[in-house]
Amino acid sequence: MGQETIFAPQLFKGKTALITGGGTGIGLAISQLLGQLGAHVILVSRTAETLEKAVTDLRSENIQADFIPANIRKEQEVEEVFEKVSERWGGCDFLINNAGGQFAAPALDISANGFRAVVDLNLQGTWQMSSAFARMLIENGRAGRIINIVLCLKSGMPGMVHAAAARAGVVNMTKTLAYEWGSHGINVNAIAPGTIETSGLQQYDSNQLEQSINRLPISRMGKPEEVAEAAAYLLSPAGSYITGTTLEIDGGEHLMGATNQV
Ligand SMILES: CCCCCCCCC/C=C/C(=O)SCCNC(=O)CCNC(=O)[C@H](O)C(C)(C)COP(=O)(O)OP(=O)(O)OC[C@H]1O[C@@H](n2cnc3c(N)ncnc32)[C@H](O)[C@@H]1OP(=O)(O)O
Ligand SMILES: NC(=O)C1=CN([C@@H]2O[C@H](COP(=O)(O)OP(=O)(O)OC[C@H]3O[C@@H](n4cnc5c(N)ncnc54)[C@H](OP(=O)(O)O)[C@@H]3O)[C@@H](O)[C@H]2O)C=CC1
Repeated sequence: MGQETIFAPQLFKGKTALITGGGTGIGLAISQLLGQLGAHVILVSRTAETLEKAVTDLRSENIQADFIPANIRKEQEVEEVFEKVSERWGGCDFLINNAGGQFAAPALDISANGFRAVVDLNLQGTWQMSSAFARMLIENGRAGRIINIVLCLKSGMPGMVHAAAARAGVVNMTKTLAYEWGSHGINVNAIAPGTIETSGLQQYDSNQLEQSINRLPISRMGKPEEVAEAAAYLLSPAGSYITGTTLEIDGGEHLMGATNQV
């Protein structure tokens, strides 16, 4: 079965990809697509049961899939992920920093700790994964690619100041690391999805979601598979000369400016 794709079967044969948040939503669609194109996929997130179920389903489609439970906010756990990847599978080629999230709240209702939690997950967590991955690649003299999944930042995100600030940090980190690590053969790019139909959206007000979708140039939600195709493009040979960019997969949301009401 598998996802519909424009890419050739076995495009990623011999490659290993580590996908954070790979057991659900967008991360699972990326795991599925890279796996069906021949990559060995390693799923990382906090909940072992979710990962185990996803890996069982992927394996039933003859995809080579494994998982490592870890919290990307914890530096020690991140280090251990890459120790395991090196010991068990001799390293990996691709890192997809997809794990992330936030809660919606007016800025004045967000405590210092609430702000910190979201920055810790989306910015610090992405940094910890990226830096451990790059050190592993450079030690082994191996090239690689990083994709950071961020948010459509538009001109501001009322109701999500913590996430907007953290993801803007990741967008600039993407550019800076593209400079620093280009000479090591590491391409670093980001994808900014708009509103994508996953269970992650359940926490948002459905009326607000509907209003923002209706105003889009392409007035529907995106599908996780549409984000996965973009990731496959950036990881493929077609993406070999692309680094430091952020690709918007958002139905045109980035054209619109801030429209959320809080
Ligand atoms: C706008 C419409 C768009 C409408 C348009 C929407 C477009 C959607 C686009 C994006 C979609 C997605 O990203 S979908 C992604 C989906 N998945 C997620 O977002 C889930 C991820 N969320 C999380 O994991 C967590 O919520 C996370 C943010 C990291 C916090 O984790 P922690 O376990 O550390 O958090 P806690 O210990 O519970 O809380 C830490 C502090 O945060 C505070 N806190 C927690 N929830 C709070 C809340 N709702 N309001 C205020 N404050 C809150 C707590 O009070 C604590 O502060 P103190 O009391 O001071 O200690
Ligand atoms: N859906 C949408 O409209 C959009 C989503 N995004 C972003 O895309 C990414 C995927 O979102 P989506 O698939 O929709 O939602 P999900 O809630 O399904 O995905 C979030 C994933 O992150 C993992 N995760 C959360 N915290 C941690 C942590 N501390 N350590 C390791 N893993 C963690 C979760 O797994 P576990 O709980 O097992 O740890 C889960 O698999 C997120 O970064 C999200 O913010 C961006 C724009 C729009």
